[in-house]
Amino acid sequence: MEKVNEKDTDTLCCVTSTAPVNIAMIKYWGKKDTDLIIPLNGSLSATLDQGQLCAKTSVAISRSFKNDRLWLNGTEQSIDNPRIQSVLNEMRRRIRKRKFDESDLSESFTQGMSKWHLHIVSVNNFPTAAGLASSAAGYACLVHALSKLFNIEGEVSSIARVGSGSACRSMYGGWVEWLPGEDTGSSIAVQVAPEDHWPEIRVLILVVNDQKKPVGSTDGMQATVRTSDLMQYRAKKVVPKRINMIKKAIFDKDFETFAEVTMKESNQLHAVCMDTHPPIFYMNDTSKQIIRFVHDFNNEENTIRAAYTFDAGPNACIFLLEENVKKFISSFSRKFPPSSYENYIRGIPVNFEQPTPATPVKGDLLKYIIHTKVGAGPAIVGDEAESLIGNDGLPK
Ligand SMILES: Nc1ncnc2c1ncn2[C@@H]1O[C@H](COP(=O)(O)OP(=O)(O)OP(=O)(O)O)[C@@H](O)[C@H]1O
Ligand SMILES: C[C@@](O)(CCOP(=O)(O)OP(=O)(O)O)CC(=O)O
Repeated sequence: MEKVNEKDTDTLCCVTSTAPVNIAMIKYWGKKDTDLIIPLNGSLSATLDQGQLCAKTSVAISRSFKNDRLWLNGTEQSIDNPRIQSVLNEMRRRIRKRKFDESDLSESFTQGMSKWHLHIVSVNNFPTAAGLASSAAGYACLVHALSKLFNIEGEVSSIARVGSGSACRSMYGGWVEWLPGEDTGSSIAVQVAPEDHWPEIRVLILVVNDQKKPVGSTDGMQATVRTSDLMQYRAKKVVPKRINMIKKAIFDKDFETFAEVTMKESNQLHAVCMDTHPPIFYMNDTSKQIIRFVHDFNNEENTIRAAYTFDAGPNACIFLLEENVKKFISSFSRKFPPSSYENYIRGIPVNFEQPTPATPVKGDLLKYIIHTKVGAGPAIVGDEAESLIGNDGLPK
């Protein structure tokens, strides 16, 4: 980060962060406050390693900037996006609220700086808006970089939450719970176990489709809240018990219980989507064939070796132990042969035998598999050469 000289107020000050995506085992689906993004029920997720999937965001501030501007994946976007505005407003509110000693020059400078304009440049190293939790990584990354720029200390997951609910869980590494809370101060994410707690866990994202999905999570979940009777039962009676069960399973490294709760949760999310009127379908035929495949794979040896979970889209996320990865991929690729094995496994390399196709399933071919693991939370990128913003304040 460029050193800020309090007298030279035109100096460009820039911070760059990276942030991870997270995949929920206990699903967030439905808000009781849509402005503040307070969820109907708690949720719990695993943060994924940034080596495979991450957002990277540079934020720069300078007195010479004429207005706030945002570039996402190389294209300028409207900064008037209400979610981005919520994050910026909350950030500025926190700075104003902070008690400060006027003789503290750097604090006075930060207070003044918060009135200048920002340039935000962000890129995702994976498809955006395709059900791969890009919004979670994106808003977590923005909040992390802005908090460092403005020296905001303490609890900041609630700032990420106003960008996108699931983003609050991407503020921590490892296994993370979002406590639903009642107001903006109590609806926060907490780490339940660090990333090295259960190192044998691996994650395979089976990408069936990486195009933009037809019904976004924000609209889909509120349609469910308005019209599904099952949803109320789920939030009050089912989720709290499942959160306790899965936390215990994670602490005890009890894969079978972890897997069973994860699969039932995914199925209940899609059941309340089906109970929405008119119904919402996120899974396609291939997704359903993948569910059948995982149950068959588990039945083969009469032990649960893999668990699936699906969010608001057709892509499956599979949790399994490292010792079962090769076997799963070989067996899976027999049933779901890709159109090409070139660039088929992305992320952590796997040496598996390319099988001769068995009886392939009908439906969409699988595009590729991302092989990853549980990883750390957001981080600052110290090397200025890695910044996405040049000395002129524009994207490099
Ligand atoms: N790096 C980023 N920085 C800022 N905003 C981002 C970033 N990445 C994504 N977003 C915002 O999130 C939106 C995509 O969110 P959306 O919920 O539609 O998809 P998703 O997060 O990929 O899928 P899902 O939430 O179902 O997993 C983008 O249109 C953009 O507004
Ligand atoms: C199915 C989910 O992935 C829903 C994610 O919803 P979002 O966090 O994208 O919704 P908004 O708060 O409206 O931005 C389940 C989950 O991640 O818990």
